[in-house]
Amino acid sequence: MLDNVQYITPKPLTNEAFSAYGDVIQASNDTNNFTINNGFTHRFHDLANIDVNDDNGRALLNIFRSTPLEQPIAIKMMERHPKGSQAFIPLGNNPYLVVVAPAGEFNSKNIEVFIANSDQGVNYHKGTWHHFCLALVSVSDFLVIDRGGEGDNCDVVDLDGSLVITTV
Ligand SMILES: NC(=O)N[C@@H](O)C(=O)O
Ligand code: NI
Repeated sequence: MLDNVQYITPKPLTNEAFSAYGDVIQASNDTNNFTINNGFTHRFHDLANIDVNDDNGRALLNIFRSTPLEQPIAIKMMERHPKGSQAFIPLGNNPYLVVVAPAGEFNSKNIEVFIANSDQGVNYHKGTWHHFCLALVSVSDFLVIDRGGEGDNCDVVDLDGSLVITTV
């Protein structure tokens, strides 16, 4: 039993709060949008910096089907992708958790936890530390755009689980 447990409460996901880590993908806050297709489609344009070309990389489009962890969730790992960005766009109606820390040398003191609505996606910029995909409520599908190609693109740090996310 860990005796130094520290609880962290998720914050609402906003562009400003998340700007150090990546992009919030959300039609409602896009300023660069316009009507196309004879007025029958509205394009929310260029919402995130998809950065996947390092070392001859290419974009992968995936679906992640994530099962919620039992709450309260202890943070036992963080990872980063040094060669590319990684975007998660929810395909259902469930909220989800986003756990991040700034790129560079990892320090658990810098971990921030956000709760995202089902109309918000996130794009982790290259090197942003993050927890793997954390679904809430029920099994949730996410459209994921990240980098494919040569070389190892995933650094992982193991944590002792003393940082625990308050139940949401
Ligand atoms: N491993 C993998 O493809 N997924 C993770 O990178 C993740 O962030 O969920
Ligand atoms: Ni990842």
